[in-house]
Amino acid sequence: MSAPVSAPAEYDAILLASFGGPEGQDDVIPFLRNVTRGRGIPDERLEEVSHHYRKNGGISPINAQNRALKAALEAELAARDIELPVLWGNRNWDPYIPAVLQEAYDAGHRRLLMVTTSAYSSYSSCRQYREDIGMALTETGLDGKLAVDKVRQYFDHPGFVEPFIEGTAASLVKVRALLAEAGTPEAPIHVMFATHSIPTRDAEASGHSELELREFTENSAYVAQHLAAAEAIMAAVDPAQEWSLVYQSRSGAPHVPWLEPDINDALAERAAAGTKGVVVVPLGFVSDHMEVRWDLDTEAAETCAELGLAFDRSPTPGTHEKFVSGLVDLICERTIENHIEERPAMTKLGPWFDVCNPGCCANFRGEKPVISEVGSTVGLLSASTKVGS
Ligand SMILES: CC1=C(CCC(=O)O)c2cc3nc(cc4[nH]c(cc5[nH]c(cc1n2)c(C)c5CCC(=O)O)c(CCC(=O)O)c4C)C(CCC(=O)O)=C3C
Ligand SMILES: [Fe+2]
Repeated sequence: MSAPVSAPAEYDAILLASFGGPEGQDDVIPFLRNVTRGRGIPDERLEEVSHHYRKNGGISPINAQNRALKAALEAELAARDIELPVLWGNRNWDPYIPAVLQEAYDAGHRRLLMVTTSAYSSYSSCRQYREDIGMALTETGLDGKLAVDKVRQYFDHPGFVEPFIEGTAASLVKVRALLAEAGTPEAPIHVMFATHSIPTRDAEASGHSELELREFTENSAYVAQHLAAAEAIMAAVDPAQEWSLVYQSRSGAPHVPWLEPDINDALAERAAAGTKGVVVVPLGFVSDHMEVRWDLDTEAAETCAELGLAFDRSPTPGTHEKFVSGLVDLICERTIENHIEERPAMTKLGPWFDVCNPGCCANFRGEKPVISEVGSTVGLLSASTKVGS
């Protein structure tokens, strides 16, 4: 079992690692191929998703959002007199992680601390990042020369949760006002926390109670973490308000089970049960990227219009000052200089581990080299590599 807390270390740069997205029409298909390589996603699904990007000029909003987050992190680090440069690399689009690691090494960096734009445990949101670093280090021949660690999954860190508390409360006020305008000020509202659906097999492999030494009854750390975060948010916003966790953006072959209910089915069910207004909280996401803009702001909003439901989608953390400052706190949990001892967590599940347990968030398609996992030797410095040289 991994110790929840790693000893602080001396880092010389931060790596902001994200998903990446296309920056023009010509990028759309190559990007989608990068994302789905070896993942068994049918061509029809790729065709469908390509239109979400095409309608936006072939541009994903995610890159601009990450540039803004990088700038905000740099400003917050500077404000705290922390001298760590922020590098930015993506899993699926330029700037690609292997090139960024090579540049980091060439610039003299020897130990990076990775912050990802994914808050939860699952293959897509945890292991795949750790694998992509592991693969990049191996590919570039930098393994043993460049160390890369990552901060803990932060689904229940106040920096991530508090912006959602503000956003959910504000959306409830807006939906209540919409209902009042419609002449039904007392009509029932439902809060839907939306996250990315994943194959149930991946959900079950994301960690269970015994492995993680945490108490939860769901057979999935991914699901348990979302429920716990949603509970913490609603405890602060309004404990009497009804809410549920729903899923979006399902892909994969139809016969493969993914987490349900889909948000659109759930909306129809709520409407039939008498709900008149809905607040949709994009709990699974860090910024208003395409999965949020399309699947929630376009599709779920249309579903609500058809069902006659008042609708408001609350913001993602984005560059909220509490989120940015929380990410810097997470960095300082791991640094010797500017060290922060306290490890805040707003649910009983946290604080999550700095280093994952073996097999956590399994890749069923064959093992790859990974960093930040008990027993893994990838991403560590060999004895002959001097830090600060
Ligand atoms: C858990 C999770 C997150 C949240 C955590 C995190 O944020 O990391 C997330 C985020 C994102 N997903 C994104 C885009 C896509 N995801 C896809 C496909 C998939 N996602 C999956 C899971 C997740 N995805 C899975 C299990 C698949 C099936 C393929 C596979 O098994 O790996 C596909 C292929 C087409 C399709 O199948 O839909 C696309 C285009 C973008 C970028 C948006 C933009 O461009 O603005 C972002 C931030
Ligand atoms: Fe995705």
